[in-house]
Amino acid sequence: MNVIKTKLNDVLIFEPKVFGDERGFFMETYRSDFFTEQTGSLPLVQDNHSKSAQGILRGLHYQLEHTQGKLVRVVQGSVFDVAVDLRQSSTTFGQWFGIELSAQNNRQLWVPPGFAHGFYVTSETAEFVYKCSDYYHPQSEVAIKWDDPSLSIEWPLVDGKQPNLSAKDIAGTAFADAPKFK
Ligand SMILES: Cc1cn([C@H]2C[C@H](O)[C@@H](COP(=O)(O)OP(=O)(O)O[C@H]3O[C@H](C)C(=O)[C@H](O)[C@H]3O)O2)c(=O)[nH]c1=O
Repeated sequence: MNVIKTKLNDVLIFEPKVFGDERGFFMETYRSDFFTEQTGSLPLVQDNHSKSAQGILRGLHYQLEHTQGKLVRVVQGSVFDVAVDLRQSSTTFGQWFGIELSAQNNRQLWVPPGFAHGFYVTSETAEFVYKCSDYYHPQSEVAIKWDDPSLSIEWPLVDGKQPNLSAKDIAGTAFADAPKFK
């Protein structure tokens, strides 16, 4: 597994070793010992799986309590995945990082606790799977607006069309008003 640092403190890209043969391929996608060694995180406790059509944007989400670190990847299609540093003590506070995750590049992104996370589907459909470091806690969920001007995230909108959002994401809060972490 190759590990690449990003411009955001503690956000890492994982590139698994892929073993291809005439049958197809095999890759180890998660090992708790290696993951904990690389991130300092406790082993991950909840797996999620979502499917979305092109143009769907889910995010930018985080939980204030039971803050979740997320190890995210795409098993079908492709997305533009984004993390935003909400830790006021971090030198990359208020900065964002985006990366294409796809079933072709097999890349994973580690988004630690203290970040908002979201993704935009660029392929016809995308299946997004991820492991979380704590459990779902809807009572403390926050959504930050995907197009907040103070973040100016460069989403690769297909044909420049506005993304399709859930009601929760349409009602998202401004970055300035969103509760932050120490
Ligand atoms: C996240 C979650 C949702 N749900 C239920 C609640 C709703 O009835 C339904 C859809 O939930 P939601 O619209 O919040 O799903 P997403 O918009 O994909 O939310 C996720 O989107 C971004 C990308 C994230 O990083 C978070 O993991 C998460 O907030 O699944 C659960 O039962 N458990 C869960 O852990």
